[in-house]
Amino acid sequence: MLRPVARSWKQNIRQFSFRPISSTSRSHVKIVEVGPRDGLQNEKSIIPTEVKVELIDKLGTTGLKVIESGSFVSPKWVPQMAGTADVLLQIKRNPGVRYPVLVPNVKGLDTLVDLLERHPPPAGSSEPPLTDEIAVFIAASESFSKANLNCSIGESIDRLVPVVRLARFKGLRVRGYVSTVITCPYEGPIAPEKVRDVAKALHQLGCYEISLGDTVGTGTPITVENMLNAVTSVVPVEKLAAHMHDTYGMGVVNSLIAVKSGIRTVDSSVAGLGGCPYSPGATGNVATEDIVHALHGAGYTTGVDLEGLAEIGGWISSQLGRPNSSRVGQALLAKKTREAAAKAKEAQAGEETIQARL
Ligand SMILES: CC(C)(COP(=O)([O-])OP(=O)([O-])OC[C@H]1O[C@@H](n2cnc3c(N)ncnc32)[C@H](O)[C@@H]1OP(=O)([O-])[O-])[C@@H](O)C(=O)NCCC(=O)NCCSC(=O)C[C@@](C)(O)CC(=O)[O-]
Repeated sequence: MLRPVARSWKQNIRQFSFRPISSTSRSHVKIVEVGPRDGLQNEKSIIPTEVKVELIDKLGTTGLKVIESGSFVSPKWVPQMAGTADVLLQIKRNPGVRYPVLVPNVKGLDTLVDLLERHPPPAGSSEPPLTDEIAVFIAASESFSKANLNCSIGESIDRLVPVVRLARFKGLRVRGYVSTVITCPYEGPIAPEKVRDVAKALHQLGCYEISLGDTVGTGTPITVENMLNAVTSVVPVEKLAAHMHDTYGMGVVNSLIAVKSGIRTVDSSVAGLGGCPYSPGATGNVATEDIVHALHGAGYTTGVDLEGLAEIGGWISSQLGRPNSSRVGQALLAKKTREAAAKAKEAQAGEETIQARL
């Protein structure tokens, strides 16, 4: 009879260890901050452009290298993103940071290209263009595709062919998203093979990176691992990114599972902002503060200033009048408040001692 092999706790820990392997490039995880787009697109009341711009400018000082800054989608479908052109015109562009925007079709790309051509960097300057990257998006579920893009999966892929071709011709990098990689809000569980096939289509279209979105946030380590096994059989792991929503509180663990599988790009949203307009009940992405804390704790580098990020998470949550959904952000801000109170108390005690001696 086969007996289960007894494993020591050290062996078990090693099995689940997220410790990065020795080479430095493998120990770095790129964070794609999607708060200003995915995070804000679902907010009910229209957020002033100044707030969006200030959010992106603040995020641009934290060491983040990619900040998704809006979308050129139909304003009838997602009114919150209607002012993306103004946002791109007003942000203070940090030369080391990319500011991609979402584009669903040729109309959106034409609008963006026209904006870029009307506002080129000053001649002879080293200033970057308003943006040099777009993101296109499709779904692994037919019903979600219909709800989000008003077409079938096949039609959405056909629609992207001229978008990707024109974008690349214009010198824009193209990132691709696959939504509903675990569950569809209308159809339920999605077979990993469906995700594999649409991810492969985006790869073949020429997307330099494909971000796998657990739109509903129902993924667990096992379902995420199964999905990744299917996708990595056709797309190189270094071309993939994890985009985990945190509706069921699994965002950090699922992102870590992706990192453990070899993925080195993780999408996240400051303060856990967000929710998808076409995924009822889904909450925001994994909070950037939470995943950065988890990655740093596991020995990975992100280049992101966690405390600065927590400040921004507190600031944008109060601007929107919503609770801060980042547990790490809340903890860091509470710690800062405690430390400031202790310092003030100490200063007051010192002052009283001096007064008593006088
Ligand atoms: C794709 C369409 C446009 C099709 O929508 P449609 O209604 O089939 O399009 P249409 O071609 O019939 O056009 C309808 C109207 O929209 C206009 N229009 C058409 N295109 C544009 C455009 N680009 N920019 C501005 N206007 C546009 C067009 O001109 C027309 O205006 P009208 O003549 O009625 O006045 C629509 O379904 C759409 O905009 N969908 C986007 C929905 C969206 O933004 N969802 C959220 C982003 S995806 C996401 O969050 C998931 C992700 C990426 O984060 C990953 C994850 O977590 O899963």
